[in-house]
Amino acid sequence: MENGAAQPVIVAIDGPSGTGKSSTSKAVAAQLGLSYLDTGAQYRAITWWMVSNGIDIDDPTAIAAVAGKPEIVSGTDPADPTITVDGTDVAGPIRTPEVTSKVSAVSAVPEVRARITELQRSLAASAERGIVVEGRDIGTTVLPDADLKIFLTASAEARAARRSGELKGADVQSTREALIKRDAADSSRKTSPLAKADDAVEVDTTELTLAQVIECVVTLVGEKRAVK
Ligand SMILES: Nc1ncnc2c1ncn2[C@@H]1O[C@H](COP(=O)(O)OP(=O)(O)OP(=O)(O)O)[C@@H](O)[C@H]1O
Ligand SMILES: Nc1ccn([C@H]2C[C@H](O)[C@@H](COP(=O)(O)O)O2)c(=O)n1
Repeated sequence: MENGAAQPVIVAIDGPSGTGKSSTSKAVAAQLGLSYLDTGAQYRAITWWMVSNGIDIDDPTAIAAVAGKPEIVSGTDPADPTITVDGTDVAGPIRTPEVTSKVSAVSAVPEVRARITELQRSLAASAERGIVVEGRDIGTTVLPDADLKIFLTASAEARAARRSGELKGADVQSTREALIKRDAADSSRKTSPLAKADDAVEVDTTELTLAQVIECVVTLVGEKRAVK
């Protein structure tokens, strides 16, 4: 740019559960002065609302009928990402085992995806300096014209070990099974499944530290900016 300011950059980071999307995206955004959006938190928030309002999670028609009701607001500062539903801070409640076990069913409903995708595109469009958006379908569906697409992977063993460490010693085997089950549901749904975009850079994080993954993504963003 003529005035020397960096051009806005849109970065899409997708991948299965526990590959390091949130940790990496937050750190990259903070380091580069970009906004940050955790799209999983939005799907968790709408799931929390469905559960709280007694909607039958096994009934896609019932979910679709009320998908437009909750007002979901995401704060995109990587130093303090926030999520509210109808004005209530739900950052804690959306991480319960109950929400985690139900989020794949709710997020498979096309009306839910349409609603949340619209919110995501609007937040990306209004991020003045650019944004790092992480999820499952960002590079394929939400932001197909993103400047950089990354697809993070890691072995199920590494992901389970990371998650059970985070959950203060939860059983690694059952954590591994739960991750695999959720990935299978997210990858096999009809609408906008978890998938690597053809033009995404795949980064296997199994043998990498978080710092190495962050450095890798920051370098890739710098390379994209250099040719923009
Ligand atoms: N490369 C890495 N090496 C070791 N631990 C890591 C690495 N990347 C992330 N972690 C740790 O793994 C856990 C899961 O990471 P994170 O929440 O970023 O993954 P995620 O892909 O966003 O998962 P989900 O999709 O389930 O939200 C966290 O405790 C994080 O600190
Ligand atoms: N772009 C996205 C992001 C998330 N989801 C769904 C599927 C996940 O299992 C769930 C929770 O995501 P997490 O907090 O684990 O990142 O949300 C999706 O369908 N599309």
